Amino acid sequence: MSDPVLRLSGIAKTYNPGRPNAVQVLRDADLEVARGEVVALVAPSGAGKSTLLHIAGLLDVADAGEVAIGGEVMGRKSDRRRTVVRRQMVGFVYQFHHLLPEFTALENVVLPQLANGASASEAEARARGLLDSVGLADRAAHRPAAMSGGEQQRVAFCRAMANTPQLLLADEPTGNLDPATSDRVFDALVRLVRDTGLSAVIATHNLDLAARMDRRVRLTEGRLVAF
Ligand SMILES: Nc1ncnc2c1ncn2[C@@H]1O[C@H](COP(=O)(O)OP(=O)(O)OP(=O)(O)O)[C@@H](O)[C@H]1O
Repeated sequence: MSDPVLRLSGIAKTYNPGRPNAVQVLRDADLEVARGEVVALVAPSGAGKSTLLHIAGLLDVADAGEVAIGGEVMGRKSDRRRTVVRRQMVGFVYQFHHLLPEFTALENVVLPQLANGASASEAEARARGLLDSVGLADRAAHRPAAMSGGEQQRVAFCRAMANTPQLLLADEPTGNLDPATSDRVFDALVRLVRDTGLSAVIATHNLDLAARMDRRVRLTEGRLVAF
């Protein structure tokens, strides 16, 4: 058996510890995500799912517990090593697309690859392939402002996949879209994840969307419980 792509064990996190406004968000959160598995993370607003995803994606550090990515335990690694693993292994998608407004869809998917050492021709070929796979081949030259919300979000998915991560972390990726668009765009994301064989943790409030994933966990009182 290969190592899980993501393993969280005993993760705890308190904001403002020791102060009157301390908030214990995570208490003892455990999660394993196998290669190719797509897991729904369901939680009420404020329960701590962004905190959990940031810790899983090495953007934040837990107070206690262990994060392993691709079998590598990250706890005591240098900031430099954490940044390399995050860049090479993890893709993020947020509720809002965060595309660079002055660049086209194609450029938004090319740029992270150039930053990661790809050649311009490799990066463009991969970006075109990704945009094509989400039905946006004919929008490659559009800037974000000239695209619909669903199109912008699909470009954001391509950008998250640009450096061939092994783990995708998505925080309410269709939360900004109307229900019909959300449904279609969500399908595009799940198809992209399945086609590339990567693992994903996708946070959503929507139980119908959660039902389309391989497994569901609920974040409740700082712990993750399967349901
Ligand atoms: N930097 C911070 N300092 C203090 N408290 C924080 C900080 N970030 C988050 N919190 C608190 O921690 C709790 C969890 O926040 P988090 O953003 O992880 O929740 P969430 O489940 O993602 O919520 P939402 O669905 O509304 O985005 C909230 O009560 C929030 O107010």
